Amino acid sequence: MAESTNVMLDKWERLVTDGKPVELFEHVSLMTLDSIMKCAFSCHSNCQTNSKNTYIQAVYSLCRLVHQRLRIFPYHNDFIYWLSPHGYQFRKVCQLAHDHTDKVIQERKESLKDEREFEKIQKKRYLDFLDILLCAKYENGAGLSDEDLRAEVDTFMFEGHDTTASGISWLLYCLASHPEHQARCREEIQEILGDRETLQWEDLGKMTYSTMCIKESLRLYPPVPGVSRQLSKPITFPDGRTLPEGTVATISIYLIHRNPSVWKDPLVFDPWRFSPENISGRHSHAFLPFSAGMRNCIGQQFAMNEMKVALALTLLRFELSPDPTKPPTKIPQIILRSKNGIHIYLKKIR
Ligand code: HEM
Repeated sequence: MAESTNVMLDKWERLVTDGKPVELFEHVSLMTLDSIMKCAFSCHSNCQTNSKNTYIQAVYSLCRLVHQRLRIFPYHNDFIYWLSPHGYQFRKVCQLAHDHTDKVIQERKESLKDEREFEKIQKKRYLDFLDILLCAKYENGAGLSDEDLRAEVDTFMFEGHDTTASGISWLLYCLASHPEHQARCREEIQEILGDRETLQWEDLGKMTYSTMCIKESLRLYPPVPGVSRQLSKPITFPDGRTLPEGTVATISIYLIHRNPSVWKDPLVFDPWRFSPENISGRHSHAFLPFSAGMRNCIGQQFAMNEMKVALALTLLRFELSPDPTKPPTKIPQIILRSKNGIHIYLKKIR
């Protein structure tokens, strides 16, 4: 994570010499993709330095097209969508994303063919996600089919980078807009590190104030603004209204996080909402950036750690301030993005 963040920060150093603001979102997306590829697939893609990454472009287009399909009613019909130009575009970009995933899987399968390599992988202290998938067997002893493998890898690659990219970009925007909290986070990080330049695993648990800021940013800008469920049985609400079985219900995490009956002055950025005393008085489902229940986010610890690493290394190198001429415009495209990007001034401090 730190290695990937430093590649991004080096790029920013080169970019800010002309004093212009930087659009963060795309850089951060490449960084989190680079990081998940290394951590889950031991794959060094160099996607941050290889210009114009087709996978990233495909992920962007897929988010836009899915959001558009939801909004345009006739597109809910599979046949109409299939025949439409947008349906054609959707199939094309899906193919691009699938090709990328297939390549990652095929490369690992090739390396597993070499027996020595396989033994090496089995002896590894920590298997990566792809090793686990390739070695996994059903109860009948069969391994996962190529299609199942691709579905799992796609989910992990997609969920594992775009969401965290949104989280980090909005976090940096929040701290750029609130210099007092930014300074306090920087002081905390400098105090933890002392003379050291690199972060250790143990440091992450000590970033108390920074963690409160991360949570407050996830409250105001939840990377996954809503989740949907198909009801397996009818549900009756306290006011007596009911929804029948089979209904697809959407829960807005964004609106729960800004509900004035749950949060006092909901639009104010106040990290102290997440102090232990303040948390204890609140409903357990008032804050749901990673959802809850059986299908909650399995990557939440990974995401929190990545956000801490990115925050710490960025604040040690740069002072952030917003570009008042280009305030971000929130748009839910599966994940919470900004229509016009997130533009930040970066002043080098070290
Ligand atoms: C700030 C970053 C992240 C946020 C806000 C987030 C949020 C969420 C949410 C809300 C869900 C539930 C979706 C639903 O119920 O429909 C989810 C599911 C999931 N997330 Fe994350 N996520 C983040 C990062 C990650 C990372 C880094 C990974 C992988 C390393 C990951 C892997 C997954 C997977 C595999 C699921 C599906 C779990 C299941 O269906 O059982 N997420 N995430």
